[in-house]
Amino acid sequence: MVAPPPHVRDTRPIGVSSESSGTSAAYLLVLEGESSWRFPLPAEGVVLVGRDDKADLKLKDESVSRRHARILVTEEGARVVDLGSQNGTTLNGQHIEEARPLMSGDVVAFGAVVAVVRARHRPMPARRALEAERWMGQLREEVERALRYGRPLTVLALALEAPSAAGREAVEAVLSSDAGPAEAAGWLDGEHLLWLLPEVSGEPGEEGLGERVEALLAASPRARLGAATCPSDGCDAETLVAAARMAARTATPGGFASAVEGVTRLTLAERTVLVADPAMAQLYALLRRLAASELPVLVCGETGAGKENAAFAVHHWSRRASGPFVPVNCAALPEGLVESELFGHERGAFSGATATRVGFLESAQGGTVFLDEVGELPASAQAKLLRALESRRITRVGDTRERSIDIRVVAATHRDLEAEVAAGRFRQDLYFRLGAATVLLPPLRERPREVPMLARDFLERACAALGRRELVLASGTLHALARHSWPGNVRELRNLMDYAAAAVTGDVVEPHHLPARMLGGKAPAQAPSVEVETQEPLAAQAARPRIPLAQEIRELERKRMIEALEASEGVQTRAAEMIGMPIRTFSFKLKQFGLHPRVTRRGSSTE
Ligand SMILES: Nc1ncnc2c1ncn2[C@@H]1O[C@H](COP(=O)(O)OP(=O)(O)OP(=O)(O)O)[C@@H](O)[C@H]1O
Repeated sequence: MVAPPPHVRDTRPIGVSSESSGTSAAYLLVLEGESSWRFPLPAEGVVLVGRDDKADLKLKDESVSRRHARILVTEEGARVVDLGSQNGTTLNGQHIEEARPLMSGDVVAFGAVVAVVRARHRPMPARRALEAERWMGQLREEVERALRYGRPLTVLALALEAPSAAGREAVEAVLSSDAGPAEAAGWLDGEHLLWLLPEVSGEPGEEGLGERVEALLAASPRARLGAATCPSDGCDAETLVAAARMAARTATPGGFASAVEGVTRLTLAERTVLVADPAMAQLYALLRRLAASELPVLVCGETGAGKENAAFAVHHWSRRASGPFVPVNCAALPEGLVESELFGHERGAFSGATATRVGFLESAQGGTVFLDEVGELPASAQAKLLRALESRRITRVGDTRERSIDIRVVAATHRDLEAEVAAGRFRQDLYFRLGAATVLLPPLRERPREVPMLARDFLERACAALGRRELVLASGTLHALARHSWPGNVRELRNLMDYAAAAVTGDVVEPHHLPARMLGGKAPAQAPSVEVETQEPLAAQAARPRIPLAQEIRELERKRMIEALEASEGVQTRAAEMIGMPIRTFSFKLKQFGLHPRVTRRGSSTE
């Protein structure tokens, strides 16, 4: 008799539910014991966390107290408070003593149970006072401006080592002497400060970031600092803040780290897996722990989300690493031959069986078999698979002898297997056996931090493979990638970058090189044939001679600025106001376009 898996809560692959449109609300990705699962947060209300029967987020782990912590969600955001638990609650590795605001990307631990906060579209601003909310509002506006005008912007995050009034005062003294008029800074809570630096790109040698880092560290020598830049680390306020704070977490006390340093590159034999999202980092840590056991693992996630990589990680980190890793796409097994493919057959077992064939399970002897799309297995094969896994023996088709097998099974599905069980399409006993440990991989649209870094990495590798000069992604392109909903997930992004490397002739991938569906229009909910969809528009666009969009925009901007300067008789602030451009950007562009405000007066030359 097989016990049901420990997770009885929401184990649907994220995005498979009605939330697949990309408008998912806030939730916690909970990692407890051998599994990860999702706990949706209410729009407003109190969530009691603990082992108590009355707990809303009911945990089983012994390290969790009955009434462990409380999460309070209001329209102003969410806060977590420990309820005097035995083993305590930590937020991003630090014990919490009083109520603390939660933001997307935060990692909360209730005893040994970890939960990662996710809020894709609904920000969870900290609101110790109105300050943080106002700050986030300003950041959103600045991000929009930066993207509209193709300007850089950096978010600097500071984490005090030991929060104290004196420590905060020392930092505030730096702010009052060093912060420019356009720069905003605010305390997120008692120990985290965020500083918004428009026009700062974080490039080495650039003025702006280095001086501020030095000044802050001089005032608070044990603080940790992190920075994230728009658009290369993210194209929305929440992603940038999460990336900057995560970078600060990776810095040593008295040190600084940029967001790009928070990217982990896992080398798994010849595979490279990039991880930057905090939930993905926790999931890969879970996979590493699971690898040490012999438990079967079920990986759930949308198509192209990286399920095979996750399965391979389990194999690679296990004692079976020197054995074979055998991937089997259950959806592609020819009908009528499923059993012979899985278990093998003897010569003459059926017409066409001209030779004896070892099946996939047997060929994974000593290693791991990866049953991809296991939800597609026909009922008869499900029954035989269950028997084989329980007895650890198989019988080839047309044979009477049983053979013992020593394999580990990792299965994957894009389906909601619980619903398949409920609908009678998938055997419950097989589901329980395969899902002893269940890992939910979030879709790419829910890990926006990973989009730019994966895009750059895929592009670099594709260019190297073609032996061509490196390509860079224009900021408008990064913005378009950030807005896309990625129905084909990481595979769609990789295909797009492969094609860009092959099709773009210049040095820069501009927005007009992207498929039309990624520019402004809403992406279709499903894109089953990503390859075709991404290649066609690119090829069509590349064939058409046209001015690059960025150039067209520049010319239009220049023209409008000249008109506005003429109308305002050279008064820059008025001219900027007329065309709704921030004065800082206006002055910058004036220099960039080589325009001179005075000579643009009516009747004069414009340059
Ligand atoms: N974090 C990552 N870093 C680098 N490459 C990745 C990452 N995640 C996925 N990929 C790449 O994206 C592609 C799709 O990933 P993978 O095959 O693991 O997805 P999948 O969920 O198993 O897809 P399917 O549902 O179609 O089986 C692969 O080329 C894989 O190497």
